[in-house]
Amino acid sequence: MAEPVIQVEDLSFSYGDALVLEQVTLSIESGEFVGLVGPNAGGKSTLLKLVLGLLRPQVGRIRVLGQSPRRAVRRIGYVPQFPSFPRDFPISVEQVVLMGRLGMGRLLGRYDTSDRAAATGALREVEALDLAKRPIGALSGGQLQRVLLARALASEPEILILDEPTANVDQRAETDVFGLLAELNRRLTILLVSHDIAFISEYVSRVACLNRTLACHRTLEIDGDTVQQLYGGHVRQVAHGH
Ligand SMILES: Nc1ncnc2c1ncn2[C@@H]1O[C@H](COP(=O)(O)OP(=O)(O)OP(=O)(O)O)[C@@H](O)[C@H]1O
Repeated sequence: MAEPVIQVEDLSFSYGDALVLEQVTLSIESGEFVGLVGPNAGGKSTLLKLVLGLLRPQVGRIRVLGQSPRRAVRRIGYVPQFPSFPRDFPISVEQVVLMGRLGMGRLLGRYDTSDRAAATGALREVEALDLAKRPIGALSGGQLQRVLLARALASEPEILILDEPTANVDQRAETDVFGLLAELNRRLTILLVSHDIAFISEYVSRVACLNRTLACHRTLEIDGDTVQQLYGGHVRQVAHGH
C-alpha cells in the first residue's frame, strides 16, 4: 500500500507546561478530504503548524509525503485563517496570487512566464480570473477567500491545508468555496480545519476530532452523541477507532 500523505505518530506537544497535544496519531491517505474539528484552544492550529514544519514535535513523529515537514512544505498549499497582509495594502489580486510562487525559490517581483501561467491557471480554477487586476482591498470576504485559495494553488501543491477558510464569509460564499474544494479534491488531498462539524460533514470523507487528544470518525458515523462528546468536553470518552 502507498505511504500515507500525512502521517502523525504518537505526537505530543506543550507550550511550556501546558500540554496542548497528547499522543496524537493521524494517517491521511492520498485523495482524502479530512476535516479537523474541535473546540477553541483544542490544538488545531498547533497541529497544522507542526504539519507545516513551523513547530517541531517534542515527542513523536510527523512525515509529509514521505519527508520531514520542513522539506515537504513546498509541496503543500496553505490557506491561512487570516491573510498575512493588510487589506489596504496597494497590491493587485494577480500580485497576491503570484506570491504563492515565492516558496518555490522565486524573488518578489522576479516572476517568469511559468509563474504567470501558474497564477492565471489558479485564478481560473477558482473562477476569479476576472478579478486579476483589482486591488486586494476592493474584494468581498468570499472573493478574498477564493484569491487566497488561488495563491495556495499557484505553487502547484499536492496537498491543500486550510485553516477555517470560511470563518469570515457569508453562507453562500461558504457553500461556493466548499463546492470548489470538492472539485479540487479530485486531484488533491485536503486537510481542513473547521468549527462547523455539521456543515463540513456534507463534504469531507472523515472527521478528525481534536481536543488535546484526537479521535477519527467516518462522516457516516457522526451523530448527535459524537458532537455532544466533542463540544461537551468529554472528548476523551470517544472511542479511538483507528
Ligand atoms: N505560541 C503559543 N505560546 C503559548 N501558548 C500557545 C501558543 N499558541 C497557542 N497556545 C495555546 O495552546 C492552546 C491550543 O491553541 P491552538 O491555537 O492550537 O488551538 P485551536 O484549536 O487552533 O484554537 P481556535 O479554534 O481557537 O483557533 C491554547 O490554549 C492556546 O492558548
